[in-house]
Amino acid sequence: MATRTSPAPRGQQRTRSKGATAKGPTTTARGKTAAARPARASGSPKDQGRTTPATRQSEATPEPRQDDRPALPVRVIRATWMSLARLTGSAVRKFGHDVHPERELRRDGSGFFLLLLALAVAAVEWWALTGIIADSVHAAAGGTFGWMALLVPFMLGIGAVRLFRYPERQRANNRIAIGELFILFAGSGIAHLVGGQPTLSEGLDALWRAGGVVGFLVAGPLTALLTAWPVGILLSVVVFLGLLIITATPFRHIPSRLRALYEHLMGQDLADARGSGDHPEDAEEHDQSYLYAGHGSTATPKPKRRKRLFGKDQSEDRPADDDDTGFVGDEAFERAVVEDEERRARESGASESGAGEGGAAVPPGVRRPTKQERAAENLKRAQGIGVPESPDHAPAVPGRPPRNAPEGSTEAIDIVPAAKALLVPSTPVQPQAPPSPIPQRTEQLQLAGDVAYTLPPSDYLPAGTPPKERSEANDAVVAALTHTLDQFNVDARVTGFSRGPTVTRYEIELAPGTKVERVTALSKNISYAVASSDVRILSPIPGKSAIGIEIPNTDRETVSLGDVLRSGNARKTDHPMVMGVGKDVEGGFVVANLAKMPHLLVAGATGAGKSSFVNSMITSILMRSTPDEVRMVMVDPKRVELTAYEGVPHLITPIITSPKKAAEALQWVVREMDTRYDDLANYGYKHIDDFNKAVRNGKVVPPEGSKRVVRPYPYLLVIVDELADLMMVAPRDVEDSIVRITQLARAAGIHLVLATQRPSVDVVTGLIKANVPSRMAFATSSVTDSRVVLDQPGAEKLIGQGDALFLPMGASKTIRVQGAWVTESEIHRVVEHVKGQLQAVYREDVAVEAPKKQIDDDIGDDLDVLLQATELVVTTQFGSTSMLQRKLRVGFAKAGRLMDLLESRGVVGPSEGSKARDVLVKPDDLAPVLAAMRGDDPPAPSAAPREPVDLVADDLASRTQAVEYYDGADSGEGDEGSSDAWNLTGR
Ligand SMILES: Nc1ncnc2c1ncn2[C@@H]1O[C@H](COP(=O)(O)OP(=O)(O)OP(=O)(O)O)[C@@H](O)[C@H]1O
Repeated sequence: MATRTSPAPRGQQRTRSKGATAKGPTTTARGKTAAARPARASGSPKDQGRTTPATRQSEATPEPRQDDRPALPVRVIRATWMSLARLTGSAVRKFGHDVHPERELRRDGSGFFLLLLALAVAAVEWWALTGIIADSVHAAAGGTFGWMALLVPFMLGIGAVRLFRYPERQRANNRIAIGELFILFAGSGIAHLVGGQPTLSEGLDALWRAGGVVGFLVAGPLTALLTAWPVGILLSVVVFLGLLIITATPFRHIPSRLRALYEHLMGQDLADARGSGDHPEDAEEHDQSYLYAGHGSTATPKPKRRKRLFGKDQSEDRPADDDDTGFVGDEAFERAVVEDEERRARESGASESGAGEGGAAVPPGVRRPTKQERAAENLKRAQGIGVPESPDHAPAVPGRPPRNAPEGSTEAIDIVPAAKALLVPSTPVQPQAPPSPIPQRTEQLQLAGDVAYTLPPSDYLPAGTPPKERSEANDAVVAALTHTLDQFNVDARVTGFSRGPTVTRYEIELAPGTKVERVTALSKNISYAVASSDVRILSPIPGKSAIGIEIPNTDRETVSLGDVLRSGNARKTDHPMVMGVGKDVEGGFVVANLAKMPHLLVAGATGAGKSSFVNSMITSILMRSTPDEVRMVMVDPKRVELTAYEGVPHLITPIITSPKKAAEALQWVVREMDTRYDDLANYGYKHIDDFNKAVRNGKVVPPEGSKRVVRPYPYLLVIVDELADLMMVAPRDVEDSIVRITQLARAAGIHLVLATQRPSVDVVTGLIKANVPSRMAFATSSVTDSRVVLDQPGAEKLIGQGDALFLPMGASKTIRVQGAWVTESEIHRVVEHVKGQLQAVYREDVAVEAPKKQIDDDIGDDLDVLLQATELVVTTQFGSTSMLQRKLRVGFAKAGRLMDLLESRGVVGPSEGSKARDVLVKPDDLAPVLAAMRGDDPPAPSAAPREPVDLVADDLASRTQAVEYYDGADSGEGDEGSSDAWNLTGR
């Protein structure tokens, strides 16, 4: 219309005819473009205001004159049209849930046109209006589509509504238009078939009463090729395809969509239907939901409930070391991290109910707030105005009760068992731990020899400052995140946060159809908005349909070891190897059992908090265990980190500072492990816990005649504070020992903790890594280091000073923790307490290089038979070759060779012709001779020093942790498969 009446240049005409603006060419973006076009056509730059040469040139081009504008009536008509269009548009936009497309993108004029057209066709086709105009409309609509003209108003109406409400979603609009055309064309074809397939010769009236001209053109040629039925089926398929296109439904989602539609029509919740993963492929196109579900249905997928293999987790009923089942050793499904059972129960309850899962399920009938409302609400909350607080002051999340909600509430914490690793240790923000004792075992513990031993009192580790659950800093970050999301038009919202001591994890939930990548791609903008470079994004938070954004607290808190050891998790078990790790991002206490790890690698850059962690670990052990239960070997090449513990009775050797001696100590540990294994094998147990339990129950009886008193083995914890120093001195030997220990020592109750500030591949070799399953990564200086420690990036983003990622054995995801902190004076008090009760009794052979186990070349493959020969000759005190022949069933030559070997080892004297040789070894000395032949250590009767503490084992039954002691008088006696090398209690 404007084109015909307006003398304006073409570009301007085109733009105006789109009805983008009624304010003239410079009032909107479109207007500006329109004004610039004639200038460009004549070689002028866009900016006509500047006096550049180009501008001067443009001055020659005549500007559109005032009278180039459309005539007044045209302008009046257009203005009226646009006013009506806008009015209608805003009414349609208010219908259902409000939408607010940007002003520049609106296409109200076109929408209004389609709406009028729809009304016109409806008036004629539906309400049979007559008259000249009506006849023309019928000729156009009915003549074109026949019966299908009845659908035209409906389709035009859809188009109009889309243009009013979602003009910016061009792809979706085009898709719907294409789908409608499919239906219209194929439907007209079907109408043509059903209407008796009229021919042109029957006249237009006949065509109108069938499928119109389009129906004739579509179905006519096809029926010429095929019969009517196949064509009808084919066209029906096309109609169906059109429906799929309109609703953006891939074939595989047809059942779920139908179910969703059915449930929607029946007024049921759509949560399950959406859980089947039917997301339209295009994020832009989630708006199609209005066709079948309503835009506001935002349900998150309900996780499939996993069944437990058994009715209960085995660990639930079974205290670590003291039950009646006869089974104490490693249990299936046991984890390093000690969990809170109540919470676990609550979690499974939450996941089963599915209510509020992920925090995003909006109950039917509840309208999802608009972006503006959400922003306003978050900001209000951030400012603390007018928004009701949940009891724990954490932001309320729609559809779920607040954290710290009472038992039985459907708290929105869901843990899919496989992903539990990350969330298991945390309990929802706990108030300050009650000042109850550490741990539950506070009665006097009888050590072997009737020595009473008391664990250090819990007030040696005072409570820390009460944790904050929310601070102004958190509110400011929520506001910044909301603003960033809105700024980048990401349809997502901050639904809550959980504050840990060092970082807070903010939870972001996406509207259906919004891609996760839209948030993760904003990581730099988020860093910018919250002014922190250490932003870590978890997508998703395991077990939750939400994205987690971890942002350091500007007001971080220290986690006191005392609080961790007083937490419910720590007091739940009296296992002596349980240590306080720290607090996780949700403010839950993390407690781990070193025996279950079973070996731990601690790494991080200098100053990141490794030594503090090791201190917390050792102090935890001192606070919770007696020297009978846990013995330690400490290697401290830096010489300063562990000196505070010098002299504690839990040590079996002075703290080792020389890397060379440390390498030797590791070899001793290997020997200790072998000895324990021998005992396990001899007595038929698989794990040291089983063996110890049997010993306490009197089921382990030494062979008759043996004077050995069998006692339980303590756990042996080997702590290396700087692995790199050891690896520099003897890389091969250290690696060999570590690998051997880590491969086997678990069952022997020997556990390794390796700390290093150089987590490079030459220190933490592939072999070591493969055998040390639990990892604790403090801040590393590079992503490469993080990969070496954790096999994944992340540690390089930590913020130091105890901030760590904990990856316990079997976990697939790391737990972010703030390590527990224990001060030097606290350590001093604890150490003085334990030292005041018992003096350390060191074994001297620990750091002495063991003779290499080497079988002499001349023995070769004959070791077994030589050992038998030696035993025979020494016990009978008869050095006869023919006796060897007879008893060992060997030939003369072999017996002669054995006799020569015995002579060379000083067992028998030289040959005296046909006489038997002199036997030089007395039966009492047989054992060391056999050991020497085997290349073993000779048994060392004096290896375990007896001074200065002399404990007498006589009151085993009354003790909580009974430990039997070796009767030192016969320490040198050979006793198959065992020596006193295991005697770590070393009197
Ligand atoms: N858990 C923690 N809580 C609070 N502060 C901590 C914590 N851990 C470490 N820090 C702070 O970080 C400092 C350095 O810690 P630490 O000595 O443990 O680091 P490191 O990794 O052992 O360094 P290096 O390898 O040089 O010995 C401590 O002095 C303390 O101030």
